[in-house]
Amino acid sequence: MMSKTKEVAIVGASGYSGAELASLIAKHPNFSLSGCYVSEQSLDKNKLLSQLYPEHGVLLDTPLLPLSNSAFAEINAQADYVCLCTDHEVSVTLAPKFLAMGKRVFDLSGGFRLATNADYEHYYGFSHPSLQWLEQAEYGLAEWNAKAISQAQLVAVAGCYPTAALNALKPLKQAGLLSQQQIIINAVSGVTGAGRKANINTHFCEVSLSPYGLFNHRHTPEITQYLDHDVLFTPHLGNFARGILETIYVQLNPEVTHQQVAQAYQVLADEPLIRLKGDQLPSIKGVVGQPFVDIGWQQQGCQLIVVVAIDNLLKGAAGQALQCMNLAHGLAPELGLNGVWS
Ligand SMILES: NC(=O)C1=CN([C@@H]2O[C@H](COP(=O)(O)OP(=O)(O)OC[C@H]3O[C@@H](n4cnc5c(N)ncnc54)[C@H](OP(=O)(O)O)[C@@H]3O)[C@@H](O)[C@H]2O)C=CC1
Ligand SMILES: CC(=O)N[C@@H](CCC(=O)OP(=O)(O)O)C(=O)O
Repeated sequence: MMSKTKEVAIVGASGYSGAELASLIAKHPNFSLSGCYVSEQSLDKNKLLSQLYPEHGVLLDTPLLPLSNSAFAEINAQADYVCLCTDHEVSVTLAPKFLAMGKRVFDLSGGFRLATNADYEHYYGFSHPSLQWLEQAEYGLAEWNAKAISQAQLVAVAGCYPTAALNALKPLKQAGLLSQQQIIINAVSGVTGAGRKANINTHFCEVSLSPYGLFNHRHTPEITQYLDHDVLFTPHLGNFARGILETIYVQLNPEVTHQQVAQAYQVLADEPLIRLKGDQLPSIKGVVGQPFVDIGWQQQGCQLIVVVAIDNLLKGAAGQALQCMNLAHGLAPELGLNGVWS
């Protein structure tokens, strides 16, 4: 039986993740775009989304509406799901308003992912304004939390770097193969990871390859919290548009065999959006424009190096948000994603 269509409002639709999500919704058999919104002061308000992203053509001939009082009323009347593709501090103030309307909210920011207000003060630099919703939010790491996501009113879609790291490491953790040693994660992201707004540090011509956020990046507590293991995470900004590659150094327990490692990854073998590559190592080129997580690994004694790659705007943001919405609507998680790369 065909499921009823759900109407989806996208706030922050002119940004990189919002536009990617709008294009996925516009093509989806069971979702339709109820409206695309930007801030009231936006320089892009009332433009067509296709003017900003001509590569999507008429598919995104939809206006970017200012998020005014009348827009809130319109969303209240028309939308079933609201996706927040906005900065963390914007999301934490907007989400409670849409939740109070009874909407299901999918937040792509980090505003509802961490456990405590102290985490927000330390890693995000603000005091969380909505602790009761922080408590109720479910973590949108689709392969690992599907049941909770399917029932949640608020889904905190997992961060881009954590999505790669957690899918690479949770199988090993679950199988009890990790030693107590800290895991080292070296990650590199393309420039779209920093969003669309102009900034000298992320100006494409200024970027070569450089680390940032040493010891204090907000994805360190996110990975630690959902892996339940200590990690040393160092992101780098690379001079390419999209994609994330992480090289992860793991110390295994004594006597862990190659077969045990391969067996541990079998927990993900049937997941349609995970590609286990064994000793073939993933690359950015292999995942750009695709909804997958590619995971490869090589082992020498107790040392294991895991390499994982995703497209930051698909599996790292819009693709995973769509997976979560599919789960919420009782659909196959990969619906509307299996064809995006063809
Ligand atoms: N880029 C990525 O790879 C990933 C991003 N994310 C997260 O997703 C969120 C969006 O990221 P990204 O797409 O990169 O960001 P962008 O900076 O590209 O886009 C932000 C969007 O929010 C809009 N906006 C800003 N302020 C408001 C407001 N007060 N009300 C309504 N809309 C507003 C902007 O439009 P305007 O300013 O014109 O109003 C724009 O449409 C962030 O929280 C980010 O951390 C998550 C995973 C990966
Ligand atoms: C290259 C770059 O700047 N990347 C961003 C992470 C991407 C992102 O927006 O983070 P979330 O997944 O938590 O929302 C950063 O390091 O802050």
